Order: sequence, then structure tokens, then C-alpha cells
Amino acid sequence: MAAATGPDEADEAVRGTCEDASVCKRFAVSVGYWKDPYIQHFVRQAKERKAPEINRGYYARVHGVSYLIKAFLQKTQCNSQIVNLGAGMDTLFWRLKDENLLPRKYFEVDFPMIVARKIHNIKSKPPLSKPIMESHSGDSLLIDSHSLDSSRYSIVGADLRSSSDLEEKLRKHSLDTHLPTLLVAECVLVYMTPQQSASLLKWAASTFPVAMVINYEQVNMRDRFGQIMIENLQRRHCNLAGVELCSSLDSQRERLLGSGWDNAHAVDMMKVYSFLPQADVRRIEALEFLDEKELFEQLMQHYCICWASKDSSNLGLANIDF
Ligand SMILES: C[S@@+](CC[C@H](N)C(=O)[O-])C[C@H]1O[C@@H](n2cnc3c(N)ncnc32)[C@H](O)[C@@H]1O
Repeated sequence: MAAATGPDEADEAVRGTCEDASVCKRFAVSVGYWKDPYIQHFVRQAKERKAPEINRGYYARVHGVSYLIKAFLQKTQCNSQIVNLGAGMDTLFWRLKDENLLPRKYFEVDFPMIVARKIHNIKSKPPLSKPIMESHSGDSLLIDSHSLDSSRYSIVGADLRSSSDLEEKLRKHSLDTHLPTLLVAECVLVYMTPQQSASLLKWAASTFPVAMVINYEQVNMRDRFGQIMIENLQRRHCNLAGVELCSSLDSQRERLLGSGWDNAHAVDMMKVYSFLPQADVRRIEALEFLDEKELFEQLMQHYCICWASKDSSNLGLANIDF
């Protein structure tokens, strides 16, 4: 069992997961799993090699999530907005700009401490600041230590457990609730209690008439392998407060349907891996020898991508699938 921790320490451990995710992504990029010229500006190189099954897992996560994001951008013809919840050091804004796929506005939200770190990197590194300046028009760009607001990119420090505070801050940064909106939560909801994540999802479903949500996180957590995953995190004082909703694909879907979304899908990462373009999968499988095939499969069966939509404008969001 983990030693008891207070709320501040618990939040600090959750913030620490931001570093883990981006260090792993940077390592996989350095081996050649996918291209991301921006991640190196946000996070140091890993001190040690990451195991091949971890790199492949991140490959599937990044490609799986980005497949659905691009499907949303296509259906809305980029006449939409993206709100990346618990974005950490994610680089999607910069990668979408390179591909000419920016939505009307791209928002990121994370704890103020993480946001301050991200803004510091953006301010001090021209490869990060230049694309923001290039996509900006109109008045001068607003920037302080906890938020940055430009015409196409905005980053806000807020606690996702308070939807009213979140909405107020996003509105100050010109959130338009009438635009089709995609909310992305990649490994974030699991750190909130079931009540807190349900209230965030309900807020989103009731605030945006046309919207989609993508959630990547753990699943099948009731078995022995899931238990070990929980214990490993607890040892680092990181509590998966929302793990009971990660017991099955059904529990994941039910949370979305119970929060006001019209349809919901949930697919485990082994399935997602099988849906990815096979030529690229063969390319990455040749990068590193994978000894532990069974371990890889078990890991992939313990993560999933879930998505849901509501679509009063009939843009076809309900048809988005792998
Ligand atoms: C595992 S990291 C994932 C980061 C990013 N989504 C990615 O996949 O690279 C989880 C992120 O969620 C943020 N987070 C968790 N709970 C939060 C909350 N209540 N309010 C704001 N941010 C939160 C953490 O600070 C951290 O940056």
C-alpha cells in the first residue's frame, strides 16, 4: 500500500505523470517511431532506453488518437475548435499547423504549474513561438506566466475538477460554444474521481451542441495485470482515483452515455494497433526487436481509446470510427 498523501502531494504526483508521458514520447521519437520535431523543446532526453513494448504502446496511442482527431477535423472542415484537457507538453498544435490542419482555435488546459512550464518553453524557444506568431492576427498576443492567448492557440491554467472555473477561463480566451468542438483527454480522466470526470463530461455535453470527446486511458483494470499497474503507480504516490470506471470497455462507454453523450465507442489498444496502417506498423516493428510479445499484448489490452459525440448539425460525427 502507498503511504497516505495529502491533496497537494497527490496533485504533485499527478503533475509528475506529464513528465513521464513526454519523456516516453521523446524517446520513441528519437528511435524513429514517428516524427515530432517539437517534443525535444519541451522535455529532456530519457536517461535510459525505454522498452520496445513501451515505445510501441506510445506509437499506437499517438497514432490512434490522432486518427480520430483528424477524422473530426475532416468532418468539420477545420471549422471547429479543439480543447486538449490535461495537455501536458503535448505538441499536437504544432504538428497540425505543419500539416495545414489547424482548427479555428486550439486550446490547451492543465494545472497552472504545468502551464507555466510550457509557456516558459514556448517563450524561450523560437521553433515553438514562431508558429504561434505566424498563425496570430489582430491585436497583440496576450501572455503572462499562467496563460497565453493568440488567435489560433491558447493555453489556460485551470483545475479540470472545477468546470465552472474552466469554462470562465476558456471563455476569456474566446471559446465559442457554438462551434463544433473536440475535447481530448489523453491519460487524464483516470486521475479524477468518477464524480469529477462525470461532471467534466456532463459540462462538455451540455455546453457544446455539436461536439466529440476522445478519451485514452486504462481498461480491464480488475485483473491481476491491472492490479500490478495500480500498485506500481501507488508506489510513486500516484493514485488512480477514477480506476473503477476503467474496469471494462462497457464501463467506459457507460460513463460517456450517462454524461449526456449520444453515442459512445470504446476499443482496446490491441484492436487499435490492428487498425493502424499496416505498412507503417511493419516499419516500426522492424525498428527494435520485441522479445516480450505477450507482455506487449497484455499492456495493449489494458489501455483503450473511447470516443463519443453529439451532433445536432448532422456533420456525421456519429460515423467516426477506425
Ligand atoms: C499522463 S499526463 C498526459 C499529458 C498529455 N495528455 C499526454 O498524453 O502527453 C496527465 C496530465 O493531466 C494533467 N491533469 C491531471 N489532472 C488534472 C486536473 N485536475 N486539472 C488539470 N490538469 C490535470 C496533469 O497535470 C498532466 O499534465
